[in-house]
Amino acid sequence: MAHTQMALDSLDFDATVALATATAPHVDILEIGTPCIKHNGIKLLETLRAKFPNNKILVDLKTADAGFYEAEPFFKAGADIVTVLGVSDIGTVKGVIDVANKYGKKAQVDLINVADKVAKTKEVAKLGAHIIGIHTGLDQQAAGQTPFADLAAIAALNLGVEISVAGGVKAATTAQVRDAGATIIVAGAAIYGAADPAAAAAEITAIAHA
Ligand SMILES: O=C([C@H](O)CO)[C@H](O)[C@H](O)COP(=O)(O)O
Repeated sequence: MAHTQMALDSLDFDATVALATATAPHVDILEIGTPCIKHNGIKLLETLRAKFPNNKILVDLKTADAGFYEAEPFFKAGADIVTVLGVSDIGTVKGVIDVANKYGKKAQVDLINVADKVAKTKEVAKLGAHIIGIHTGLDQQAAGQTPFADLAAIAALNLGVEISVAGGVKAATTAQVRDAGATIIVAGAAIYGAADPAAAAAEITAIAHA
């Protein structure tokens, strides 16, 4: 059984709220994607927090510096999970973990572009990271990459931390990702690019929850 996360990657405020309204009943976590939060800011988080009390909200800040300082306003505004880049300084990662703990929330370390993902996972798990994010970004997907090999390597560590997987996951690959050890399955394009996003979200969640 894994939880599902809908990645809201539009730049448009109203389109994002509309997509969240259609899909929120069918997923566990709403993700405000990096381009979306940069474009729309904390007001969007406040709007989604008020409208969707039953969903967790992840803000994909991909923080690269000043971890505590950057993440704190988002936890204050109701984020449940905030992301920090694994390639950033270890002090930055620690800052996001510390501020997550201050608010009883979670820090996710995104392994995008980390050279030694196994070593980084061990390091940040020791530091108290709540979630490891295995992530093949949109540009990496365009170059033909997938997250599956990284998932196998990180799951094999059995560190007891949550594992989130993002990078082109769709209904056809959800069972594979679930069975390989993901605890959070992220889907963006597979949902917002579908003719019926609510139905696509429901299909992926039914598989993830099985
Ligand atoms: O994090 C993402 C991307 O890097 C933009 O910041 C996406 O939200 C994530 O990859 C999930 O989207 P899909 O790969 O389209 O499922």
